[in-house]
Amino acid sequence: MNELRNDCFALPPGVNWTPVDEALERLRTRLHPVVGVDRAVPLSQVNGRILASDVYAPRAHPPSSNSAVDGYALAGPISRVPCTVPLVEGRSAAGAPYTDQVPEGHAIRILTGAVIPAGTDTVVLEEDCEVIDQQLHLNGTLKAGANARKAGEDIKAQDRILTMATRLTPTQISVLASVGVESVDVYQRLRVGVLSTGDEVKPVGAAVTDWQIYDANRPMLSALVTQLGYQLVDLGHVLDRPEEVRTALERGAEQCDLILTSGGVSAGDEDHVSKILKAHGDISNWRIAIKPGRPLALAMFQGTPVVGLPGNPVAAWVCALRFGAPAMSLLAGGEWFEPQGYLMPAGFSKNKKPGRSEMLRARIRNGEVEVFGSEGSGRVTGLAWSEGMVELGESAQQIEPGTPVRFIPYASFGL
Ligand SMILES: Nc1nc2c(c(=O)[nH]1)N[C@H]1C(S)=C(S)[C@@H](COP(=O)(O)OP(=O)(O)OC[C@H]3O[C@@H](n4cnc5c(N)ncnc54)[C@H](O)[C@@H]3O)O[C@H]1N2
Ligand code: MOO
Repeated sequence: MNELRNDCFALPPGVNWTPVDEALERLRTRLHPVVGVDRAVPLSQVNGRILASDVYAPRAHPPSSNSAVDGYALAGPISRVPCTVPLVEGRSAAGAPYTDQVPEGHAIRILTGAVIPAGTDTVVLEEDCEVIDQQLHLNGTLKAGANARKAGEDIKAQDRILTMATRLTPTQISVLASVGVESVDVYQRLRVGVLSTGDEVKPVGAAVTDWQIYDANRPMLSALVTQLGYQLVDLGHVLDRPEEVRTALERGAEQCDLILTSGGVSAGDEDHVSKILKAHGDISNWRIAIKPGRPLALAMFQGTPVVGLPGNPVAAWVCALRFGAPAMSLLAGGEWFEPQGYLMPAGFSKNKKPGRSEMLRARIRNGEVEVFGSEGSGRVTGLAWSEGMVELGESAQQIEPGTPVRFIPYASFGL
């Protein structure tokens, strides 16, 4: 069901250099949800899941008018204060409402969260009054309706409270619970395969020699996938051997809704991911006008989309967030998103050349954007140091301290 077209990543003839916005637009318009729906999933299991249908409130919130403070509820028009009002016997407490009518010109003891008794509509804070011999003495000023929360002022019964494609968070779960929604329909978790490639790459824990490096990408991308709320399928690591790459991709196509690979996508002799995808899939090698991350392979392999990330960890991270995160969201039934950035004063200088967008590892300190000292795309320390990225557009720019730059926190990518 919901199959993607084989040529969904194809570039128009003659196009070989893709601006970031165009690449994003192409992904946005060609991808759609590919996952099924889990019906009536209990609230305890929906954090991070994506709503598969709109949700309507079965009742209002709050269901009855109630007091926002501990104090006294007044019946009838408020006379000029200071004044004295007789108190009726009894009280209204949260969970134990007062069930009689309070006569006009009277007041009653009320506690926070308690239903406003019939006849009353205004609550005076206990600190602003005094009770002597069952008489309430009011000082200061008082507005009609003060400290009373109206029934349905937050949510009315039958209001649409959440819309399909929303990724559920703890605060949204609170909204569902507040109106008594016990379960919701959510999309099944997108199954995302992560595959590392390269003869020089060894999994952490393996014996290594000087010409070998540890696999930094697979643990990083795996953690990204799980943090975004998807189901991780670890496809392991394969050598730069066509048959190994092919077998791993076949396994991925069987088990996953999307495969993220890293390495082997540029033009080198051993870039077998591209070659296999070309021979057995429908690939579009995108040269994206972005730094880092110029080579990005997008392919359909046996019906499953493959995002071929560059091998350099910084480039893999940048592309996984900038292109992978919104694409995965859409495939998973969520919304396409353009990460929210904030214009902040630069705390650095840079002479940016025209041609490519640049994503610099960045963080905010003292109200300014700091960028990592090296732009090298093998510098994993810059990734760990950063809390987001600065995105500079394709045109040339002279940035001085104080120049506004667009900072995108990692949270804007759903992290
Ligand atoms: N002639 C050209 N050469 C290169 C180009 C180009 O356009 N023309 N682009 C450069 C850029 S930019 C990048 S990025 C890389 C991307 O190449 P690949 O995706 O084919 O990646 P590899 O060559 O396999 O690896 C690049 C680099 O990353 C290291 N690596 C790979 N996998 C991992 C891993 N799992 N963990 C840690 N590090 C990894 C690998 O050892 C290489 O150093 O191509 C440039 N060349
Ligand atoms: O993608 Mo490469 O790492 O830009 O340098």
